[in-house]
Amino acid sequence: MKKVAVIGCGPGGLAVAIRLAILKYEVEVFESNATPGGKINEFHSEGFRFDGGPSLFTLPSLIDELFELAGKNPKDYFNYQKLDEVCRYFWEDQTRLTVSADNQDFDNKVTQILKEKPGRILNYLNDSAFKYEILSGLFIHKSLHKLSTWLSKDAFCGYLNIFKMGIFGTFHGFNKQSFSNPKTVQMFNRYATYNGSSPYKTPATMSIIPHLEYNIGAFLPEKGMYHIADALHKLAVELGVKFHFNTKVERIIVENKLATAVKTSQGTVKNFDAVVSNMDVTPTYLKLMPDQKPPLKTLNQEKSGSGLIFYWGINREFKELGLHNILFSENYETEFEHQFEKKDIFTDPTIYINITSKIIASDAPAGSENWFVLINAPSNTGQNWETITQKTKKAILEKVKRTLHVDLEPHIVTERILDPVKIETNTSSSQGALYGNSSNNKYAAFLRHPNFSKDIQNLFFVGGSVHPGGGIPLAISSAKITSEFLARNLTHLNYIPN
Ligand SMILES: Cc1cc2nc3c(=O)[nH]c(=O)nc-3n(C[C@H](O)[C@H](O)[C@H](O)COP(=O)(O)OP(=O)(O)OC[C@H]3O[C@@H](n4cnc5c(N)ncnc54)[C@H](O)[C@@H]3O)c2cc1C
Repeated sequence: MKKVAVIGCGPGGLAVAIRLAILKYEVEVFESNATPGGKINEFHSEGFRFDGGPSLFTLPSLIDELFELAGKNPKDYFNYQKLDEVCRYFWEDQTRLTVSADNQDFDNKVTQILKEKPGRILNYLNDSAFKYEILSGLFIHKSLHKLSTWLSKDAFCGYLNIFKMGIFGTFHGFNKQSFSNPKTVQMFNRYATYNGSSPYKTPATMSIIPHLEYNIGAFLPEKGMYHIADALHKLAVELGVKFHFNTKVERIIVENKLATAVKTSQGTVKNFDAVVSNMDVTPTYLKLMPDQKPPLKTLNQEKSGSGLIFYWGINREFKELGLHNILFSENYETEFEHQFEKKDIFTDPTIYINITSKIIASDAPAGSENWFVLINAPSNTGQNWETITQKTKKAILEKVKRTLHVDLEPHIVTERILDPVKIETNTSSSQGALYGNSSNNKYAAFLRHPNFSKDIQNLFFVGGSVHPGGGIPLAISSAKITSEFLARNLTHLNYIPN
C-alpha cells in the first residue's frame, strides 16, 4: 500500500484524505490543532454554541458525494435542511427585504419594494445558472493546468459562449447594468465577498455565485456548520485514515526532488510516497520548504479579505432577524476602498449577523440568541487590530441602533473576538485571509497555485489557497482534482520508497 501524508485537516484536507483512502492509499493526517475542520470549528460559552468560521453552506451534494463514493448513506452521518429563507436585508432608511428561497417571490418583492421591473431578478438568476453551467466545468471541477481541460467539451462550450456571457467588465458594472435601484445592485455586489474580493474590482464572472444560493439553495447542517467537519472526520476514520492531532508539521523533507518525510512537533515520520499540503500554500513553501525555490509571483498576489468577528451571546430575542441578516453600509464603494486600499475598516461597515439559534434552538439558552457578527476586514498587514477592533465594535453598536433602533450593548452577555491575526495563528492562513489570494483581477483564477508542485513530483496541494479557490465547496472540489493528480503521478513515478 502506498503511503500519503496530508498536512492539515480543514475541509480540503479531510476530503482529500477520504478520496485517497477510497483509492486504497494508506493516509496519515498531521493536524496542528486538537480537532478537525480548520476554519470550520465551534466553541461553547455560557450556554451558547457558536460556529467559529463558515456560516453559509452551499452545494451540500459535494459532501454527500464523499459518503457515496465510500459506499455509505450520507444520511447516516450528515443531515441538513434547505432554508426557506435566504437572507434578511436592512438599510438605514428602514427599507427591509426578506428574501425567500422562492425566486418568483424574490422577484415580486424586489419589484414591489425596490421598484425594479418585474422579471429582472428571474432573468439575472437564469443568466447566473447559464454561466455556472458553462464555467463551473472549466474553473471549478477541473484543473486549469492540464491541456485536456482546455480541449474538453466544457472548454469548447465556453469558447462558443464567451461573448454571450457578458463577463468582461467588473462585477459591479454588470450588476449596475442589470438593475436600476442601487440597493439591488448592492445586494448582488455582496456576492463578491463570498470569495473575499471587491465587487468594484472582481470580474463579472462572480455573477455565477448567486446561482448557488438562489437556484440550488442555501442549507444548514442539522447540528450547525461544525457538523460538516465532524461527519467527514468520522468517515475518514472509518476508512482507516490515521489522524495525528496537536501535531504541527515543521518541515517537508525533500530528497532527490521527492517529498519523502515530514518533520513534526512530535518527531519525524518517514517513508511517504506522496505528501499533500492542506496548509495555505504560501507558508507551505516559506516555512515547510525554505530550501526550495518558491513561486513568488503566485505567492505575492494580493490576499483575499479577512474578517473581524464578534461572537456575542445576546440575552433577548429579535423577531425581526432571521438566520442570515445583512445591515448594509450607506457607502459600499468606500467600504471596499477601506478594506482593499487603506487596509482598514470603514466607520460605516456592512454588518453580517448569523444567528443559528433561530433554527437550532439548543444553540442558545431560552429567550437568548447566539450572534455571529462578521465585518469584512483587510488581511493582516501589521495593522493595530486592538484599535481597529474597538473602533469597529463601536461602529457596529451605533449602526444596530440606527437600523434596528436597539441599544445592543446591555444585552451582550458573552463575547469572544476573532481578528485576522488570530485566524492566521489558528490555521496558518497567510495574512489571515479567508479565501487565499483575492479575485480582485481578471487573471486571478489563472494565478492561483495549481494542485501539484512543478518541481517535486510527489508533492500536492489542496484547499482554499490553491485552485479552484476558497470557501467550503471549492476546497472540497480541490480534493477531487488533487487526488486525481496524485493517483496519476504516483502511477507514473519510478520512485520506490524504502
Ligand atoms: C470567519 C470565517 C467565515 C467564513 N465563512 C464562510 C462561509 O460562510 N462559507 C464558506 O464556504 N466558507 C467560509 N469561510 C472560508 C472557509 O472556511 C475556507 O475557505 C475553508 O475552510 C478552507 O479550507 P481548507 O481546506 O483550505 O483548510 P483550512 O480551513 O484553512 O484549514 C487548514 C488546516 O491546516 C492546518 N495546518 C496548517 N498548517 C499546518 C501545519 N504546519 N501542520 C499541521 N497542520 C497545519 C490548520 O490547523 C487547519 O486545520 C469562512 C472562513 C472564516 C475564517
